[in-house]
Amino acid sequence: MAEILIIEDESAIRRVLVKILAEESKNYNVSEAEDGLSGIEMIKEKDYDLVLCDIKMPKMDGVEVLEAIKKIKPDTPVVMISGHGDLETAVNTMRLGAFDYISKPPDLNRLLNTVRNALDRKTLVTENTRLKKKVSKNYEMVGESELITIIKNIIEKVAPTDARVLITGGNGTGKELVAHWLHEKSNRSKAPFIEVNCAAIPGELIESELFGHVKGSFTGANKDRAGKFEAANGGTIFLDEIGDMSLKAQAKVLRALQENKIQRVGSDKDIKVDVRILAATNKDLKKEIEDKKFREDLYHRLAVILINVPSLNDRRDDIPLLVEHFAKKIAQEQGNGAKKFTSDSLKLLKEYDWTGNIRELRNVVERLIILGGDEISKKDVTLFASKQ
Ligand SMILES: Nc1ncnc2c1ncn2[C@@H]1O[C@H](COP(=O)(O)OP(=O)(O)OP(=O)(O)O)[C@@H](O)[C@H]1O
Repeated sequence: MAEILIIEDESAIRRVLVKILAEESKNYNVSEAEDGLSGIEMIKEKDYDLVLCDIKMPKMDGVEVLEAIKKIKPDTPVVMISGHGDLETAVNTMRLGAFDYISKPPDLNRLLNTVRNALDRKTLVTENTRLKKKVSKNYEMVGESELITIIKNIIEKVAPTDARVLITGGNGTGKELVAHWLHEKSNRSKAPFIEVNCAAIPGELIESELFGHVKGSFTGANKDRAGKFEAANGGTIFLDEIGDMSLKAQAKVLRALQENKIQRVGSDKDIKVDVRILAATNKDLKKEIEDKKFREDLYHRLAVILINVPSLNDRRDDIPLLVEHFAKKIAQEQGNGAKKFTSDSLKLLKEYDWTGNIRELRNVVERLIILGGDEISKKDVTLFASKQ
């Protein structure tokens, strides 16, 4: 349901607008205010998806109302309604942040188009803010060590280019996180980020998963289906665990890279795709090449930029920061206040052998929070952080 507020002192115009909008869609819930002051009170009380506001009104004119709305609810689109004498003012309000203006008497098509556009934009802005929040919450890259700073700098430089990136590093070192940020900070960030875990898909299905298939191309292919490459069009595809991909699938990926074209399994029709490729592996691909398990030509195509994510053992300075970060997140998830870690306990955790794995560190933090005292001490760490 879209909540629309009309602020207009002339009741006849209000009636016309309400009628047009109510007849246009059952999803428009239209409210009315007969002057700017009461309009603003209503906006303070409730989130409107769109405000239509007359320019010439007694008490408070439309420009003042617009300025007030931009202060209290900056994301709410405002469409100005202009009479004969104030067309120039209407144009100027766009500079003050009005979404658009319509003239009196309202032209049906123009009014409905403007309303639809403004609501579409509102939906996009809301969605974008929601996603941004989600991204910054789940994908925060914690760390100030020299090695992680180098990685952050590389991401800043490489993300806006279309260069392919091969991300290497041990299990749970943060490879996927790096891939997310490369997408998020690129010009493709509004388009999809599609992740494929090549190790989790059985060899005989990977081609269809990546490139799609046409009906009847194999048993079980009941209808045409697009693959991940098509789904990622305009955006980024992240081929995780690429070292586990079959040689046959590698050949097809190579073609997609060379020609920006794919074919669905069972079809010889080329489909153009515009996809940036990021790949990750914890395998030593040079060795896989020697063992004839990985194509050398594909390696060179993928590894334009190489990012090696260091193991936690190589950036121990980040451990206390990560512990506190996870403690805060776990507390948020459980709705509690975050437990404190004494400096001795942090020092001890810093010395542990983490074999690079941040996931393991998070588990240990969670275990300490559950089993340890009100403040996590060195003794708690000795008792509960061991790996058995
Ligand atoms: N620098 C960091 N700051 C905060 N959290 C991190 C950081 N690096 C990794 N993490 C978190 O650790 C977990 C493991 O990271 P991620 O999945 O990116 O690792 P990976 O190398 O892709 O793992 P795998 O090898 O299993 O695919 C994730 O929950 C991630 O959010």
